[in-house]
Amino acid sequence: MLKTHINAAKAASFKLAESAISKSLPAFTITRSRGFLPREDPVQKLPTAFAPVESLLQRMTIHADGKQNSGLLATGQFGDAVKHELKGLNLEQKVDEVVLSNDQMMLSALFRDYSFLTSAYVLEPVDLEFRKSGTYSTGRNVLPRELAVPMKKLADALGHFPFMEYASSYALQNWARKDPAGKIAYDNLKLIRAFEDHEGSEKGFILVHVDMVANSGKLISAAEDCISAAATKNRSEFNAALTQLYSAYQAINQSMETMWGRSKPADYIKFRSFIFGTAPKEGNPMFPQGVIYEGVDDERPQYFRGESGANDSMIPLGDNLLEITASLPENELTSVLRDFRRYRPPTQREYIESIEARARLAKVKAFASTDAKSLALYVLNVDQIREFRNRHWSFTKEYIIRRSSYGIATGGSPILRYLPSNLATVNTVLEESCKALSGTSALVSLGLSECLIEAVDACRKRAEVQKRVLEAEMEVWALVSDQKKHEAERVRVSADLGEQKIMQRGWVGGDGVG
Ligand code: HEM
Repeated sequence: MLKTHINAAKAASFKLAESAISKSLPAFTITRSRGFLPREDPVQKLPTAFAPVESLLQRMTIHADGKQNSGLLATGQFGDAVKHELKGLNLEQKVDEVVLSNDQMMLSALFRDYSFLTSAYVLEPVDLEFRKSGTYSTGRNVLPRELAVPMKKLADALGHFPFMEYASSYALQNWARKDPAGKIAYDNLKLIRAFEDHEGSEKGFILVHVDMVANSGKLISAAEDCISAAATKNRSEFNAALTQLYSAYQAINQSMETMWGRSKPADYIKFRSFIFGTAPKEGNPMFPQGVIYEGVDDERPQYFRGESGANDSMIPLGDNLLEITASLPENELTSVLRDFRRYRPPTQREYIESIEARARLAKVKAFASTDAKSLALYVLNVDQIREFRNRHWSFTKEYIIRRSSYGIATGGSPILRYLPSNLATVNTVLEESCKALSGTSALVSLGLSECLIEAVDACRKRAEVQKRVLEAEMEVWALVSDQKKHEAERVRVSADLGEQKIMQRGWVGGDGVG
């Protein structure tokens, strides 16, 4: 009897220790099943101690309300509400308690929510001006202690910068399943936080990212198998892993294509005001003096990149695995790409770095090049990365460049140069790999399947066309960019916040501007 009691007590204390350990595992623990998604679905509601934070988050969202929009951000009352409602509550102490508990999923939820408040606070004036005139203004350059101190504490606990992030705030920690037993797939997802209407284009924009990342477990699985097979020179396993990688990227690209229908091009520019950053330090006209975080880091001005899919890990994984990264030119745009890699959960940062080092060590690209079938599969995968970047460049032209002349993207990169430069690198790697591949008849005699040969032949054609089109396009953009610079000098504009556009701001999804 006594023995049974002791065993039960032991089992209970083991269970307790186990749950304490699992709570402290990083939210973005990487596995072959969840991939780059958090290891558990995001926490939707904050503990009651944070009711004032929850209330601000609920009331800030812009909703269409007949002709007039409602919500604190629509009426320009958000900043004052933060100052009045959070003052004297000493929520810092409650944040400390969560930091001490080391409950990583709860810490992540708090970081998400405080970063929504932070971005809304510093960017509210920018958005108000944009809605009025179609040009941006400067943002608030002092973040009150009630937001600044919790942000810094939470960021330190998670290994982040104290600003809105793609993974830990805006996208990958900002969804819930409608049916908890259903799949993590677009139709079964809803948004937790939104700047503008939970049911409109912002929802589509965020949840398409999540839907894509739901496929990242397959990518990770294939990448790991690919590296082991290259290291042990196991050709059949290597080819199987490249085939798996290809089908994972195909699923990701198919999901990405749904963006057009789920998030309208004319709407993006409206909620976009809230996802800008305060970087770069030199030349960000919205935050020429950065932002002072009251009570943090001797109140020195801070500069952080804004939220951007550039901080997603699926494409960096492919770039590193297929050794495309090694072909990037040494210039300031590649430094931007490297810098983006700092803005993600530490686990993902370390993981994609480790993929880069291990792929180089296992000589993935060289191993692929010594066999026709492997090289054909390698080409198909590089083509998937090209397809992603090409579609992405089309998004950027259609959702942003057509509608705003503001030259800095939300992540802080120069909008007309960064994405095309990376696309050009992929085109070059694709062209070189296609050249290294034997001609069609040689591939037939080497016994490659008909459908594989057809697929690589299509890649060869696309590689050629894509390169020519992009080069011609870049010449035009260079001219446009020069012209804009001269025009700005002529009218002595000291800070370029974009030129006025005719923009009618309606409800999300309901704005006829196009
Ligand atoms: C309407 C849709 C989208 C628009 C307008 C858009 C816009 C942009 C812009 C302007 C950049 C440049 C970096 C910066 O922010 O400074 C960027 C980078 C990036 N975005 Fe998006 N994005 C969209 C959808 C997506 C989606 C669905 C993903 C999927 C994960 C994604 C992933 C990326 C990646 C990986 C980069 C870096 C690209 C590279 O390394 O070449 N984006 N995005």
